[in-house]
Amino acid sequence: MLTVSSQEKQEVAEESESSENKRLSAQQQTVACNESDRPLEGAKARLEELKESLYQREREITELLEAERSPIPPVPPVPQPPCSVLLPTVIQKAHAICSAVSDTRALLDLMIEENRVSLVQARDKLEHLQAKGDSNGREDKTSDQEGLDEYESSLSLLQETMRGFEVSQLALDCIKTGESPEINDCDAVSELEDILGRGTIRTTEGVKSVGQQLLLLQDQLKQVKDEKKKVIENYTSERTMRKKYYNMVENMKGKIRVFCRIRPVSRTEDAQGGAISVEKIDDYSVTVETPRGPREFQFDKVFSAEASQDELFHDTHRLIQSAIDGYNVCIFAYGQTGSGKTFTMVGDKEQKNPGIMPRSFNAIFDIIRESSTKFDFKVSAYMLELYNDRLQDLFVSLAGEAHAQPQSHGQARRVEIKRNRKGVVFAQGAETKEASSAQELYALFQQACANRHISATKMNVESSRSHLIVCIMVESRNLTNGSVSTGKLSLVDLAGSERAAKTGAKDHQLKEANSINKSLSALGDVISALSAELPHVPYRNSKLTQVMQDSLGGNAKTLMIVNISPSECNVEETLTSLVYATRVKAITNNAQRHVESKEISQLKEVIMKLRSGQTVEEEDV
Ligand SMILES: Nc1ncnc2c1ncn2[C@@H]1O[C@H](COP(=O)(O)OP(=O)(O)OP(=O)(O)O)[C@@H](O)[C@H]1O
Repeated sequence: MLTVSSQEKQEVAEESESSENKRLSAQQQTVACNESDRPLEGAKARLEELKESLYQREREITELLEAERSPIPPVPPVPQPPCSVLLPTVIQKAHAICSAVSDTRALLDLMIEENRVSLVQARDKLEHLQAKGDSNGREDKTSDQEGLDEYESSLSLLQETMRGFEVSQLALDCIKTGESPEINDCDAVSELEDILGRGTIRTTEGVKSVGQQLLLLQDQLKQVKDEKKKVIENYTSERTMRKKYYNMVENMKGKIRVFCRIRPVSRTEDAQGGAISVEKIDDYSVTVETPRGPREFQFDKVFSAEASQDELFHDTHRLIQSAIDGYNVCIFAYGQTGSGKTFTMVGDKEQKNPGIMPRSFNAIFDIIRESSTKFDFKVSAYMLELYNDRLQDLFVSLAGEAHAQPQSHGQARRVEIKRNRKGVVFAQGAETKEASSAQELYALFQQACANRHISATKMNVESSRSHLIVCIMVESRNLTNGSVSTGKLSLVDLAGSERAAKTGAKDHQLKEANSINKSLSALGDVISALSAELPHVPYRNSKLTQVMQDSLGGNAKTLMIVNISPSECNVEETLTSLVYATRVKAITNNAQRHVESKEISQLKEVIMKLRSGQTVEEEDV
């Protein structure tokens, strides 16, 4: 084993201590050295940091520059609503239109003004020329033809120019106000549309020409319309004339004349809706709207609801003259109950609108007065009522008769229908009263009417429940040759044909209605037989047909007035009446004048006197 001395140990220790010191001193030297390098190192670090930051910045700038240099990626489209797509275009167009409209307005105003000025100038020129022409004419009536021609051609040229300006003015005004001239002519319209379509309107001249064309077209249209109107008028008047002449020929052949009178809508009909089914087409035709379509009827005259009593009588007047001339004349009214027969024949209650009867009374005496220097007249009348198939004398009051003859039980004297040798009907047993004036005759008529049977029905508050027969005999003696003519005027207001259900007839009214219908049906049979020209005519089937024997198919001039309602609710009855009347129109009468020579009439008077037991003087024969 090895052993170390203390010295050695010390030496070693000392040695170790000195090496430690050396290490420590080196260490200290290093630290000292380090501490002296510190600011540089900081600066270096700082430099490094700055360098790093610079590099960073450089990178960023490079990136940015690169980014700037590279293209922008496209933005995906956002879908937009169609209206917002169209809106700009629309706005753009609207602006264009607005400006075009205001331009056009300005242009139009300018044109109107220009045209107005031109028109005024043309007018002035024309007036000037006319004035000049007038004064020349006055001064020099013998001016040469050449000058006159020149003047006239300038005048017509100016007139034409002025007309052109007037035309333009009108057209421009039309265009400005937006009014359109009335044009119905299709060709004309399409021609005009063509012009407008070609854009001619855009120019002043274009507008003027359109205006002129418009006016020309209007003129042409007016001409065409006038011509059309004329053609229609000619056609209508020709048609009317044809009907008139046809009727005249028929009358000459002896055909019964038939008038048709449409009465106004009544209050009851109005309450039911008042629909109209009957229309007067012209003076001779009437149509009825039926469920099977319209039906037209022709008569000698058709009177509308507006026709006055005067108008109706005007066409009847000639027959009164015939009765005075010695003819057998019959005027009778036929129609459904409430259709206006009594209004036509008698008139209204207050006689504000007198009918044919009172007017005839006046007419008879007017004619007599006019002929009093040539003729001597005698007027007499009987008035009958055919009630419940019994003829009653209306000059005899039933009450008065019953009082005078209690055994008569309120029945008037028996009246019978007879015919004289000439076939003229007369009422045997009926009182005949003379009248020397229209007033007297009317008083007799009033007396007769007071005895009539009238009552209220659903259809008519004052319905005639009987047929009224007024016969006026006019005897005229010719003061020159002594001949005597005897005319008879029968005025008949028939009771209305009716349906019991519609009129609300009960008990005795039902009996009246049945009797009326029976007599009218017998009249219908007579009319049918006569119109069909059958060998046998059933006159004897009813008292009414006996009374009317000489008027239907006899020797009378007969006029039937068929009265009808205009309303839809009475269409069936109206059709029946019109068919009935059409048949009557086909009947031929043989009217003859009843004139006897002076000798015959004297002998007749002698016979009458002898028959009644009077003495006959020598001068009577
Ligand atoms: N043309 C007319 N103008 C004015 N009113 C009229 C006309 N026709 C008839 N009327 C009126 O109609 C109503 C019925 O007329 P109207 O008494 O004459 O009928 P009608 O045919 O005689 O009837 P009926 O057979 O029942 O006696 C009356 O009030 C009458 O005044």
